[in-house]
Amino acid sequence: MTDTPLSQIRNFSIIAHIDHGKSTLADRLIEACGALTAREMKGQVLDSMELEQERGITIKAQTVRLTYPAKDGKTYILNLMDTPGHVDFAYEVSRSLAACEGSLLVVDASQGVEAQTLANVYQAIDANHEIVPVLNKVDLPAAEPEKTRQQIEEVVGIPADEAVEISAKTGLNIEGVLEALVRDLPPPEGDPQAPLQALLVDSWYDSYLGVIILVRIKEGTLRTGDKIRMMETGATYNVDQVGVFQPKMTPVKALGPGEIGYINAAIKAVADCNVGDTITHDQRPAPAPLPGFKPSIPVVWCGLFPVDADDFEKLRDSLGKLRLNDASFHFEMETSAALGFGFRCGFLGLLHLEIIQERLSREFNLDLIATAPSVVYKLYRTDGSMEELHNPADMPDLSLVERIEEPWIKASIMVPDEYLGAVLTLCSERRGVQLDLTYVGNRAMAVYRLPLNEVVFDFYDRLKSLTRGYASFDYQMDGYEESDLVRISILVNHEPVDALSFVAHRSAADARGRAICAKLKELIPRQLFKIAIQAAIGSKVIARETIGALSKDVTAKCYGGDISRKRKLLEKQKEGKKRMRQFGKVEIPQSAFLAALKMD
Ligand SMILES: Nc1nc2c(ncn2[C@@H]2O[C@H](COP(=O)(O)OP(=O)(O)OP(=O)(O)O)[C@@H](O)[C@H]2O)c(=O)[nH]1
Repeated sequence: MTDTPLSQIRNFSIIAHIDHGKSTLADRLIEACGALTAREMKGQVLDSMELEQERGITIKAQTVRLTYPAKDGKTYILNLMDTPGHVDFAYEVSRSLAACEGSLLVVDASQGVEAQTLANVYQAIDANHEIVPVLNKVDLPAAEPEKTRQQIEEVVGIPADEAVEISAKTGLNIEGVLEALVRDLPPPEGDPQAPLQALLVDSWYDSYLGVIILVRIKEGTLRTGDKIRMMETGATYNVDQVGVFQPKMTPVKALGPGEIGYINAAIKAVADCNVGDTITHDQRPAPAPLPGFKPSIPVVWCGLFPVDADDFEKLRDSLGKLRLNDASFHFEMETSAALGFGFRCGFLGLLHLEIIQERLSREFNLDLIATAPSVVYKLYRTDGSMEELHNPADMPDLSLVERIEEPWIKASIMVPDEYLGAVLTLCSERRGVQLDLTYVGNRAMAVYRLPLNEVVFDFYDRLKSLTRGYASFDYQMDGYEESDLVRISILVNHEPVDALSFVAHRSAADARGRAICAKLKELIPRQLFKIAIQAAIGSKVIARETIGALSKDVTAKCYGGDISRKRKLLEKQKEGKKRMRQFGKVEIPQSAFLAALKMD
């Protein structure tokens, strides 16, 4: 445990809209506190995951302990928790906030307040945080610190006259940030003698050390050698090591109240470590657990199948490890006639889905097929029962269904005036209902209700391209509503291909059905007979394409019967048939699924 008194500890998160400079500022703070030498500061330290560095976004909340000799002559411990800025990762944000007393709010002074700035600030206010505003990127000619200050006061509703003006890039006024943290944030509270209550903030799998747990000690003291108990799961473990991130993992003898650190306890069962659980001592347990986190509810599901069926167990194992690292991710086993054994996986949004998929392929070396993303529908049967539909393939015959409800969201979109028209058109094309339209300077803030189904379907991409990346977007779930939805099945040579079926609003069904048939026509190679590709609602075909037969074309040249040459040609045709999936008589290459499922 540190000898530093509680009054000299500050725990804070950095919150910001995406790209406003959180990670850059975090690096500067680490550098200013001398936690790493310049040579060690390669790139952005906190964004350590390979994928994060490549995409330049923060996915996992990271944490680091800094020591800062302040102007008041005292040396402070500053525990910094970096948080992701993207809307899909709001869950990670709420976890980091629960472990801290305050937030640094970073606003890009050349962009001003954005949708995600607001969403994050409201979460911080909910977590009872003291908020220290920081105006970043004042080195840019386009920076308007005064205007941004005003916006923070008017739109966010917190005082900003003392907001620190900085450039995280050039390092301008980083000391101002450190001083503001020490001056304006409250120190943590807690009694080192009390029974242990440590909040399980995060856990992940390290291939050398096994399971690592990140904790925030609220009450009591945790020492190496202690026997701990997870209050929710009841699992007990002996602590091999406790330590802090500086930012390298550094063992310490003990962690006391107000401290943030890690536990390594040779934990085998990843299922024992539920994020949000309270860790206490086995011998002298706390009377009650800490309030946990709101459980996260996946809103988008898709199937993930190994390209090579032998990888199924490896996939199961990898999903388990990812789940440990990311409590907002869910999975259950699924089988598909088209794709074999796999998993139905739930995500907080499309970016989340994409990130998990990429992590599986990079970190775990898995080659996967993903089915089209689907939202969760509520299906009321004529017999009065209700079920949640995660997979379009499970949709029963419509004659058995009384009604289907789909999830809606309330979306806030902030966009420069000149792009507003395009955004309004996009929202109404996607069945959106406008709730509000206001202006902040020359930027419009449109609030819409939209069916989530229409948003999982390439909405971000369209929004970005229509506004050249200037629009910012945030949403929350906003209930379920009855809707005229249909399941569109895709039939190849009259055999349904389960992995390609999807649910759409009736008004969009024809167009989407036609598009996917046209695409499949391109993707499925010609075979020895004619193949019909159809899209159907129930037994009614709504779109059809035909792939002509191939046999004549290939062997026609061999007229007259050079039998060996003919055989060679047919052999050649068979080549590349590896990795084919059989549907009735038709073989469909795996690559066709991949391409068809990628289609928007
Ligand atoms: N000119 C200028 N650019 C900056 C400054 N701070 C950050 N940037 C740049 O802004 C971009 C985004 O910075 P990041 O620190 O990655 O932003 P972030 O908020 O962490 O983004 P996410 O992690 O994706 O949420 C990078 O290209 C930075 O180099 C600054 O003070 N001035």
